[in-house]
Amino acid sequence: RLLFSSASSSTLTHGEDAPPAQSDGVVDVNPPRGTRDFPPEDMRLRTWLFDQFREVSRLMAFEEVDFPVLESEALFIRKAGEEITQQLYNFEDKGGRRVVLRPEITPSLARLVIKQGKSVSLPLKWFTIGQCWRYERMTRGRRREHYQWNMDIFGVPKVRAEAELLQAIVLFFERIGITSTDVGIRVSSRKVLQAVLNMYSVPEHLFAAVCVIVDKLGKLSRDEIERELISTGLSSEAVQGIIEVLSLKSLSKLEEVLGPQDGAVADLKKLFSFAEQYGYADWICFDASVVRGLAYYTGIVFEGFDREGQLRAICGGGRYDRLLSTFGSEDIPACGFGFGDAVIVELLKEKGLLPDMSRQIDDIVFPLDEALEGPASNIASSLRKKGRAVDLVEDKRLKWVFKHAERINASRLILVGSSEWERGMVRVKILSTREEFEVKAGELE
Ligand SMILES: OCc1cccc(Br)n1
Repeated sequence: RLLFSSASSSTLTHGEDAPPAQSDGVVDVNPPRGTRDFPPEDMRLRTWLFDQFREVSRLMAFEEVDFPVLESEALFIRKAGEEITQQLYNFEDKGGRRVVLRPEITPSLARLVIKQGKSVSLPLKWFTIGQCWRYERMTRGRRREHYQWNMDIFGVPKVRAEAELLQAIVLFFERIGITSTDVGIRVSSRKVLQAVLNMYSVPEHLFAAVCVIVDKLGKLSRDEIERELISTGLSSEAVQGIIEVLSLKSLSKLEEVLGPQDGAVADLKKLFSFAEQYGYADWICFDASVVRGLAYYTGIVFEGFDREGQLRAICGGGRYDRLLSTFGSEDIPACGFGFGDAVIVELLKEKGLLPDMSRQIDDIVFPLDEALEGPASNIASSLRKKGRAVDLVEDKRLKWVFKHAERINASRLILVGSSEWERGMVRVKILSTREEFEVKAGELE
C-alpha cells in the first residue's frame, strides 16, 4: 500500500496505521517550502564544503562556537528597513514568547560575548557554521533557509581584524580552486558615507536607513534609490553628493574628495598595504558603492563577487563597533563576515570545480551462505576496530555484490566461503588490480 506521495497532490489508499493525513489523506514527502533535504550525495558535497570552512578557521586560529537556531525576536528588531528584519521567520511559542528562526548569526555571537562578559579575554576569534532562515513570500520562489559560515573577531579596533578576515576568505577560495581571476572582493568603508552625510548635515539617526537604501544600488534603478533617499528626508543635493562619492573606484580619488586626514581613507590605505604583505592584494579592490545591507556596520565593509557578474554576492561582512550597545551592553569593537552555502556551489558548478562526490568504502565483507553470517560479523567487526570502513552485505547474489562494490568504490571484497573457512581462511579480492588471494581470517588488516 502506498502511503506517501512525492507529487504535490494525488489520492492514494491509506490504512488505519497511516501517518497523520493531510488534506487528501496523504503526507507530502517534500520538505517544507523553501527548504532542502540533503540526500547522501548532496550531503557529501555539503560536508566537503563545511570541512573547507572548518580547515580555514583552524588555520586562522579561530575557535568554534554554536547557538540555538531559535532566538528571541528582540535580538533582531531593528528600525532601518533591512530586508533581513522584514522577512523574520517569527512566531509566538507555547509560552507566549516572541521567537524567531534566526536570519543571521552575528547577533547571537554578540549575545554570547555579552553573556560571557569578563570571563572571556579579548581578542576573541570565533567561528560557526549554522542554518539561517527568512520567511519570504514564495512569489520569488527563493529559498527560506541556507547555511552560513561566520567568522568574527571581537576586541580588535584596528583594521588588522579586517585584514585577517580577508585572508580567511582568500585562503578558502584558494583551497577550492577559485582564483583572483574568477572572484574579487570589493572593499570600502561606511565612514565614506558618514563623511558625505556630515558634509550635508544629515542627522546621525538616518545613517543606518541610508546605508540600507544605498546597498540596493545595482539592484534597484538609480531613480528608485534617489526616491527612497529623498523620502528618508535627504535633500536632493545630499542625494547627488552620495551617489557621486559612492561611484568612486579609486582610493586616490577618494582621498582628493575627503582629504588625507579622513578616517575612511586612513583605514583603507592601511588595509590595502596589509593586503600586499599578506599576498592577497590582487583579490581586493576599492569600490565606494559597497555598503552592505545590514544596519549595524560602522566601518570597513566588503563583499566577494564573481568577476563575470552573473551571481549574487558570494560572501560579505564588515566592522560593527556599536552592535553590543544596542543590546544594552558596553560596546566592544567587532568585525565579521558571513559566507553562504548556495552561491559558492553555483560558482563551483560554473567553473567545473565541484569535487568528486562519489562514495568510497574500504571493504565489503560478504558471507557466501547463511551459515557463515556469524563469522562474517566477526571479520567485519575486527576490521572496523582496525579503522576500516566496512560494508557487511548478505542475502544478495554474488553478481549484485560485485556491482555494489563498483558502485561504492570499495577497495577490497572479502568473501567468506565454507571451503576457505574450514581452513580458517577468507578470500580477498583487490578491486583495483583484480588480484585475488586467501588470507588467514585472524590476520586480515
Ligand atoms: O542572506 C539572506 C538570507 C537569510 C536567511 C536565509 C536566507 Br535563504 N537568506
